Parts: sequence; C-alpha cells; structure tokens
Amino acid sequence: MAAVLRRGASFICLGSSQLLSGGCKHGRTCILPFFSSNNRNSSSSSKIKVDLDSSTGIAVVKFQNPPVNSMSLDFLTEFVISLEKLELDKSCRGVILTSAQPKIFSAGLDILEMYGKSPEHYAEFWKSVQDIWLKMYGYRKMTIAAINGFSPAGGCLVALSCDYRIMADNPRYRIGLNETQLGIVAPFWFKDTMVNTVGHRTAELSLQFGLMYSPSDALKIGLVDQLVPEENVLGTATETMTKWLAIPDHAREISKSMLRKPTVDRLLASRDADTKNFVNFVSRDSIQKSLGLYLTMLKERKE
Ligand SMILES: CCCCCCCCCCCCC/C=C/C(=O)SCCNC(=O)CCNC(=O)[C@H](O)C(C)(C)COP(=O)(O)OP(=O)(O)OC[C@H]1O[C@@H](n2cnc3c(N)ncnc32)[C@H](O)[C@@H]1OP(=O)(O)O
Repeated sequence: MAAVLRRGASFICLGSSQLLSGGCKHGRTCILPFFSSNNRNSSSSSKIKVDLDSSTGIAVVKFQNPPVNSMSLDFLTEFVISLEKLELDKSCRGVILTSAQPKIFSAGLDILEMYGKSPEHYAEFWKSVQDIWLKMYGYRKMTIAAINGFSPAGGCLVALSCDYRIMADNPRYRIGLNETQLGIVAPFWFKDTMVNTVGHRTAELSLQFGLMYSPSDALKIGLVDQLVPEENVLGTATETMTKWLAIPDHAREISKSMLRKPTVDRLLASRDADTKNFVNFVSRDSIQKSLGLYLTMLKERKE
C-alpha cells in the first residue's frame, strides 16, 4: 500500500512503514498534494483541505465533503492522515477545524456506513471512528473547533474533542449528541467526552433525550466556549489560537495529557470489545430498521 505525496513540484511515494511514522497507519491509499508558497503549505485531499501557515504555526483544516460533511470511511481516513501529518510537522503548533460547506460543520457519522452493510464493513468503519477520536482527544497540539453550522452526533464529538469551541451565533444552528433520536446509543467514550465537558447531570439529560442545543443554550451548559457572529468564526478562532500559543507547548501538552489520558486509556483498553459491541448492536434488525426510518425521514423532510 502506498501513498503519493506531492511537495512543491516533486512527487514522493511512501510505503506503509514510512506512513506509520509519517502519516497514514490505516493501510488505505491516499493522495495528498502539497503546494508551498512563502510560509504557507496547502494540501487538499478530496474531502479535507489543510492550510498551514508556518510563520504563525496555525493550520486550518476544512471539511469539504458536500452536501453535509458526513463522516464516511474515506472522510475519516483522510481526516486522520491530515491530523497525523500536522502532528509530526514541527512548524505546526495548533489546528483549527472548520467547514468549507455553508451552514454545516458536520452532519456526524455517515449513516449509510452503518446501514445495510456487512459486519466486516461495520468493524472497519467503527475502527476508523475510534481512530479519529483517539487522535483528536489525545492530540498533542492545540485544537480549536470553529463551528460554522449544524453539528449533530459525530460532528459534536469532533468539536468536543478539541481544546476550545467557538460557534457561529446563528439561532438556527444546533449542536449535540442526538443519537437516541435515531434509535442508537452514543458509546461510552462519546459519553465520557461529553461528561468531561459539561458535567454528569447535564450529560444525563443531554444523552438520554438526544438533545440538540441552540448556540446560546450550548454556551449556557458549556458545550461551546464562545459565540461570535458567523462571519467572524474563523478570524476569532485564529486570534484565540494565537493567545493559546503564548503558553509554552510542553507545559500545555502535559496538562492536557494529565486531564485526558485516563479517558483515552479507557477506550485503548477495550477497543476490540467496543468494536464487537458496535457491530452486534448495529447489525440488529431493530437498529437497522430505526436507521432506515431515519434516512427516509431525512429524505422526506425535503419533499
Ligand atoms: C448493549 C448495547 C451496547 C451499546 C453499544 C453502543 C454501540 C454504538 C451504537 C452506534 C453509535 C453510533 C454513533 C453515531 C453517531 C452519528 O454521528 S450518527 C449521525 C447523526 N446525524 C444526524 O442525525 C444528522 C442528520 N442530518 C440532518 O439533520 C440534516 O441533514 C442537517 C445536517 C441538519 C442538514 O440539513 P439540510 O441542509 O437540510 O440537508 P439534508 O437535505 O437534510 O441532507 C442532504 C443529504 O445528506 C444526507 N444526510 C444528512 N445527514 C447524513 C448523515 N449523517 N449520514 C448520511 N447521509 C446524511 C441526507 O439524507 C440528504 O441526502 P439526499 O436526500 O440523498 O440528498
């Protein structure tokens, strides 16, 4: 398995062992072109666009998986590769996640990856969901979610896994872990991430009802840290990142690790069991029926 990277005008082919240390450990082929000019490095796979300004150390990672940035297996693979590459890049100190799609940060996991597929496919998909959360929640560099639209379920998890969340103050947007509304269950590590952010009681209400919060309600419960006018989301995220980067990296990193490592270790200790649980759960006829009804509902809403 090889990945082809292009730096400036040259192409580099990487074998899987290099990918383990330098980027992809997922055994999937990826093509990530790089264009350098002055202090900026831009790379764009089909679903993730990375723009790194090495003079500030800030990378902007944009989701570009229209129409709704649903997190398919391909999306998750490209996403984790981009984060791994940035983590290894010494010129990068902080990463801002945002969406290239209007009005949607991410619609969460791609439901089609959990519907009507084989157990082997479900297992592969779930491992990629675990990978992205493990990468993000334990990420060594500073991360900010610049939430410029709807952010249900997996989209909310990605935002929760960042160190700081800035959301567009648009009363139409919603964010939350709405899994129960689909007839499915947020796994324990989604729950842990929520509890660590908003506290146990709020998480109890939030997860059981599958609550989706308006930006102002999300701010009240601490699900997001700051609201700004929609057009200022990315600018504010960049200013905020600059303030965080005034803290020495090693001190911030160790503090983050002390707080988050026990939560990460819990999944690491039970990844296989968690995957089996997911496959068994999602393969049930009743769960497939719920997901099918939900997909139909999404389509009929438009008619
Ligand atoms: C013993 C028990 C142990 C328990 C063990 C636990 C096991 C674990 C269980 C499983 C856990 C899974 C965790 C799941 C996490 C998730 O993320 S699930 C996904 C949740 N997401 C949603 O509910 C969002 C649904 N989408 C929307 O609400 C809206 O689309 C939107 C985001 C608000 C955007 O609205 P709008 O702009 O109006 O666009 P639409 O017209 O609705 O959508 C456009 C097309 O996109 C399709 N689509 C939307 N979301 C998804 C999605 N998440 N996946 C796949 N496809 C999606 C939508 O159907 C439209 O399709 P077309 O009609 O074909 O155009």
